[in-house]
Amino acid sequence: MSPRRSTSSKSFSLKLAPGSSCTRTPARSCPGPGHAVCMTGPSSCILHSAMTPEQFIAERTALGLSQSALAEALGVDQGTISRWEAGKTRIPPAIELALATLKEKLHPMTAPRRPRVLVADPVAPEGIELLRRVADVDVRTGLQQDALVAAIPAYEALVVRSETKVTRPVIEAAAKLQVVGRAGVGVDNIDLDAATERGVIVVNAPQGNTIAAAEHTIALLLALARHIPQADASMRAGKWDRKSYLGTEVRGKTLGIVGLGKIGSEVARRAVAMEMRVLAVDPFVPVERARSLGVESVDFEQLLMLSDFISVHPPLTAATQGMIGAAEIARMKDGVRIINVARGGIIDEAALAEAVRSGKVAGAAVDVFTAEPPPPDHPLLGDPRIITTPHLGASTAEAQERVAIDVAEQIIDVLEGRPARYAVNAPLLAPETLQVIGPYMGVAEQLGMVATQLVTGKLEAIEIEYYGEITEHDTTPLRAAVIRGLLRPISEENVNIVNAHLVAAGRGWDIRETTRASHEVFLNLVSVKVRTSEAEVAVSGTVERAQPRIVLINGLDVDIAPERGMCIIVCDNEDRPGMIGRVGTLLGQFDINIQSMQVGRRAPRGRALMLIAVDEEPTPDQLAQVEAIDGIYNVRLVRL
Ligand SMILES: NC(=O)C1=CN([C@@H]2O[C@H](COP(=O)(O)OP(=O)(O)OC[C@H]3O[C@@H](n4cnc5c(N)ncnc54)[C@H](O)[C@@H]3O)[C@@H](O)[C@H]2O)C=CC1
Ligand SMILES: O=C(O)C(=O)COP(=O)(O)O
Repeated sequence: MSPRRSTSSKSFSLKLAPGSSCTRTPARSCPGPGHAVCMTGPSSCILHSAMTPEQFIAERTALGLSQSALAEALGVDQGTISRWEAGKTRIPPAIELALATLKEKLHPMTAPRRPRVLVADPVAPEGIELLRRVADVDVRTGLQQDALVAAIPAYEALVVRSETKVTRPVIEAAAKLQVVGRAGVGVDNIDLDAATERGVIVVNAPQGNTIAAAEHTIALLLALARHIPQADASMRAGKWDRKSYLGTEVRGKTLGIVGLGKIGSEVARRAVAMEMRVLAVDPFVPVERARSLGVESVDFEQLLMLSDFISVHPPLTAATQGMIGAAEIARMKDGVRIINVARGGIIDEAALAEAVRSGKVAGAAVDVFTAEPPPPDHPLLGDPRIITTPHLGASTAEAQERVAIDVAEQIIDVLEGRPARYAVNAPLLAPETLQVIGPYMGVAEQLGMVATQLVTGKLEAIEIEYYGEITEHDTTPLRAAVIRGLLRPISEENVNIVNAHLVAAGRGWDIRETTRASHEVFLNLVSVKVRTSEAEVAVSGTVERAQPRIVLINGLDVDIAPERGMCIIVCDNEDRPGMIGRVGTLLGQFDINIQSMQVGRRAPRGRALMLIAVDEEPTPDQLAQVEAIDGIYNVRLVRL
């Protein structure tokens, strides 16, 4: 918390959304049913939301409903409402959503519009439930490309698994898409370049289905070794055939793993437990890491030559596509068994089918295909030595619940202006960075917005200064937020951490950034300076008690708790008796209601800054009349 100077200013108020004081930890271990951990406890976490009785009463009052009217609208009895309001019974999370829906029904014009989320592939209900707390969610699976292109303009967020292809035409058709959530690992079905250009953040759930995919791999390995699906099919056909299915033990056999990442490592661990010798090739994994798993790091050639089983676990990239083809298979042991639970195309499908047919490869197990579903005449279908599953690697109840919650949480983060934990097309930020920097994103954007609106003339220079603990972390997200804010009042461009550097470069902006370990007054401070051909402005902000504050404008103390939609008249004036009265009287004549007012000044009777938050926006002519008051140098209108 920043120490505050004493100030004579009157503060603007900021209404906190329920739960906005909650700081979620990135390392989840959930105290509640399938939800994220909340450091402030379930009573204030938006995910657990329980509204507080005070928040509930405030909402009911805002709706203009008596206890009995609200009870009727919510379909509960009045005693329940009384108990919630008295804090005797916990308010169920669903009630917050019900209140929002009611608000929209009763006051469609004033209720803030909720963002819309399209869920285009089957996703676990736990994730959808989370999203519904903050957004309107449509579940429409199986959409063809044309239908998706037609639907996408209405949505702020899109959730997919591997089935829906998020192509360039889909991204380009999107009018307000902010985030695509991939409820799983592989993002090869999403055009990342198109998303990056448009500032659409792509997030995935890289850990939730690791164990599911590893266990599926082991299941296929054992099924291959013991012909389980074939024997089962034989019995279903009424046979009792014990001769055809002589198996092989896996103990003492060699498993070659290509790609010792999260899934590859878990497969290795399980194979070691089954007393297999495990070899691995992964150019990006240190030998020491492999050794700690009981795995021998080898080169690709050794792996091909020495393995009895080969399982591939890299992502599908230009380098891994077709990395195992006819030539590689030819160098393998006769009777090798091959497993692919990663992506179709890493192993050449036709070459693998041919090698099984020829007997070079004793069996193959394939979960993923170049085209899904594969056409009926696909070469890997129909051979009794090839076991196939319809992309089931991630299909466990546990994995689906985890990945759905992981992406839902990140989508909520993005929609509410916070950085996402696993953004695929944004700089990777350490969880500690997110925790420290995240709360400053909002104020950084607001500083940019204020700065743009306080200057006129041609832009010459932009400088951002960071002070305090925040400088110990990667400040890229703050820079992106400032750029977003600078552009917001003047451009429709969607700017975020994903494309801020492209946008700034495209406008020829050379943004200078400086960091200072401490500030004389504030523990943390972000300062945005903009110089134009006509003016120079510096606006600084911080976060106090989880609330953004704008604390300095051109070196003068102010204290603004910025709120979206706020309208502030900023008067640069001489500090002398009667100024506030004159401006107030004039605004009164215009029937403009003053929400709050404060004056920042360096010394009595010097130059001062008057900030007047108003309920109604003045016209340019009215502003000109304020500016014409004797002692006022200039007037600007700032909208947040
Ligand atoms: N069948 C299914 O349902 C599922 C499939 N997957 C697939 O599995 C893949 C792996 O997932 P994770 O283990 O979570 O990813 P990961 O990123 O943790 O691991 C991938 C590993 O492959 C390595 N690698 C990259 N290029 C390589 C190359 N040319 N040769 C050898 N190694 C290389 C990387 O260094 C990394 O260690 C995903 O990309 C996805 O395509 C993931 C989940 C479920
Ligand atoms: O997470 C992955 O990469 C997967 O392949 C899982 O795909 P799915 O979500 O089951 O369509």
